[in-house]
Amino acid sequence: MSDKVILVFSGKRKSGKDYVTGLLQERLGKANCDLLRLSGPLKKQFAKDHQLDYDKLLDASEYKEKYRAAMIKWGEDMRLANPAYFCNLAIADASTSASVWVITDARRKTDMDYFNKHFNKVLSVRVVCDDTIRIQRGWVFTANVDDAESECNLDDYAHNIIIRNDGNQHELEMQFQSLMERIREM
Ligand SMILES: Nc1ncnc2c1ncn2[C@@H]1O[C@H](COP(=O)(O)OP(=O)(O)OP(=O)(O)O)[C@@H](O)[C@H]1O
Repeated sequence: MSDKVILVFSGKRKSGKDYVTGLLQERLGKANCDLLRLSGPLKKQFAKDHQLDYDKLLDASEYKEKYRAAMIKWGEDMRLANPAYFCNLAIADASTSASVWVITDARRKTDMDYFNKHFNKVLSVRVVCDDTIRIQRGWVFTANVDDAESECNLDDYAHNIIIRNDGNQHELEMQFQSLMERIREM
C-alpha cells in the first residue's frame, strides 16, 4: 500500500471545497500536494464516449446544461456497475511524486470506502458553512440537485475533521494549523 497521505474532502455546494483545498495546496506546495477531482474524469470520459466537447462540459454553459441529465444518468450507471470507476480514473491521472493527495469532491460513501481500502493514511475532511453564506456565494437551492443522493449521501458520514468555512479568515487559519499538524503526525 502507498504511504501517501490522502485527504478526502466533501461538502455542500458553495461550502468552499475548491477554496479550502486550493489554499491547502498553496500551503503544502504544488510539488508535494496534488488535487484530484472525481468529477473531472467523469466529464472527460462522458465526453469521449459520446463524442462531445470536454471543455464546453466544464463551464457553466448551455452546452453543459443540455447534457447535464444524460451525464448524471451515465455517471450513476457507471458507478452502479463499478463503484470504483471514477476513483480509479482520478488516481490514474494524479502526480505519483506528491506525498499528499487531496480529493476535492467526494460525494459517496463508496468514494470513502475506496480510499480507505487502497491507502493507509486517510483523513476525511468535511467543509461546512451556513446556508446564508452559501447563498451569498451564489448558491440557489435546486430541486433534484441539492436533495439528490449525490449531494446528500455523505451528510451522515462520520468525518475525521470538520472545517467551518463561514468566511472568518482567522477561524479558518486556526483550523488550517490543526489540519497541517494532523498531516504532519500521519
Ligand atoms: N473562506 C472564504 N473566503 C472568501 N471567499 C470564499 C471562501 N470560501 C469560499 N469562497 C468563495 O465562495 C465561492 C464558492 O466557493 P467554492 O467554489 O470553493 O465552493 P465549492 O464547495 O467548491 O462549490 P461547488 O460545489 O459549487 O463547486 C467561490 O467564489 C470562493 O472563492
